[in-house]
Amino acid sequence: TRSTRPQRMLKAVQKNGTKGNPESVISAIDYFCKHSEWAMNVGDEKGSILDSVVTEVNPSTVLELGTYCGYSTVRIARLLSPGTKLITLEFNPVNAAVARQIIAYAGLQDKVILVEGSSGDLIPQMKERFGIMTFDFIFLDHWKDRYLPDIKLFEECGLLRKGSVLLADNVICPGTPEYLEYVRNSPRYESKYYPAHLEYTKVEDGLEKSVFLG
Ligand SMILES: Nc1ncnc2c1ncn2CCCCCNC(=O)c1cc(-c2ccc(F)cc2)cc(O)c1O
Ligand SMILES: [Mg+2]
Repeated sequence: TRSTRPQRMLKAVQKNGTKGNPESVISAIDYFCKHSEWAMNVGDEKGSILDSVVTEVNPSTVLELGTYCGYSTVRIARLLSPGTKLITLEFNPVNAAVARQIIAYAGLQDKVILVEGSSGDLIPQMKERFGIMTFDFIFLDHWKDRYLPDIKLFEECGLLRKGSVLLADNVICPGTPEYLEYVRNSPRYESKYYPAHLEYTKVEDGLEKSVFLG
């Protein structure tokens, strides 16, 4: 059967990237998306904002919701301190298989734990399966109507601590209105909007950073 877009993206990484070089993998994916096929990676503009927040937080425990091809996984993992790992959740097994290969091509497989399944099922298992107490940093980039139920799940499961940082992609496009309303009006979060554009386009989009206040 015809290849998928993520599979074609992987081929482009293997052709144009340098094995073991995360920057070259990021550049190869951005080039593919700008010149061959648009894909829903966080992209270079929002990716730079992601980089700055990860660097500022310097997290010891990290969770990503929605791996897709592993582009933001590579962006985050390349910035983590030695010995720190990130857990990333992907629902689609075909995409997960591509992501594993892209993450490995970047040489970051030892810093990433990719788990297949839905966020609603896996979040309550984080403590028992991975010995996590709380997350220092969470990147939300999965089903847009799961952002709000999942942040409530984090609270219910005691996975947030005073100072935990949540960074959400696509709060304008496709949009996560209920999530935005919640984090911007809840006394338990301090939120800040980072304006940008939908990856590889001129369409307005942005990232919302929300700090849990305990
Ligand atoms: N572990 C898990 N749990 C729950 N859902 C899970 C999951 N693992 C995966 N998924 C399922 C996520 C599927 C992809 C989510 N991302 C998106 O849907 C997305 C869409 C656009 C977009 C914008 C304008 C357009 F015209 C078209 C598309 C841009 C983006 O940056 C996006 O992140
Ligand atoms: Mg996104």
